[in-house]
Amino acid sequence: MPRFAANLTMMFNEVPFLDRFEAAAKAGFTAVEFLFPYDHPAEEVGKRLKAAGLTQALFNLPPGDWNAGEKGFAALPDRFADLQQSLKTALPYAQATGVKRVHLMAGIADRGDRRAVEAFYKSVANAAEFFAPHDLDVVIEPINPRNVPGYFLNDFNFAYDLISELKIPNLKLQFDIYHCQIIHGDVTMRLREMMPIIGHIQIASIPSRNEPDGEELNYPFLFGELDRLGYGGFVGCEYNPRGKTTDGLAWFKPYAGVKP
Ligand SMILES: O=C(O)[C@@H](O)C(=O)CO
Ligand SMILES: [Mg+2]
Repeated sequence: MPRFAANLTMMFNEVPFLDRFEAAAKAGFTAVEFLFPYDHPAEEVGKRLKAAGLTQALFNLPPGDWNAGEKGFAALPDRFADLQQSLKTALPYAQATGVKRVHLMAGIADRGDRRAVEAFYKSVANAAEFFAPHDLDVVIEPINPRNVPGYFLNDFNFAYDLISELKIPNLKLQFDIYHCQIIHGDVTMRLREMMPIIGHIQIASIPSRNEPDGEELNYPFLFGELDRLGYGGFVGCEYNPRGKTTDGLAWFKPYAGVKP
């Protein structure tokens, strides 16, 4: 049975960020993820997580000025210093939460530009090397061009080839099923092919990015497929609830309380 992690950036927005840990635990989640914790002290984030008895499944490294359109630095040749600083900024949050994987974002860059590709390879290797002694995986996530136009990493095959080529033990794929379906389709076959390098999975309905309870994909089948493939990691619920978060949790009832 999949182990679901509530995404506290998108879910439980009815309450302030730090109160979402308790709200998620009350709703039956045993794990959480979020994009960016950096507006809050690391100790406070860790305290709220532990007080709610939750496991931290994932969070993202600092992406730069998100509101100005920045989406990470990894593929930006002139931002390597910012990339290195972002690793240092994230480390205390990893230590306070005990998370085992962090998402390294690629940034807005052209994959046809050789310098961007070289920068990405260098950044990915550098981030993985930085976090390895801390027993942390680095995950990279292809993101569809409709949600983030111009995002460097917008192809699952490119990510798969890079990870397979580099063979860095703590470098893995963040397989967001929502993005995969929009970019390529053929989700089940891709899960089967890429399972050996998958470090984290995320879900949402397609095309709305709401609760995973209908529309284009048959999630109960996909959850069964994850079990058949022996996936033991987390499944992040990265969706925008249609209304109140708890009103949209009928899909989650059979899985509530599953221990990480
Ligand atoms: O899919 C997404 O959008 C996220 O997982 C993310 O990390 C960046 O927005
Ligand atoms: Mg995602």
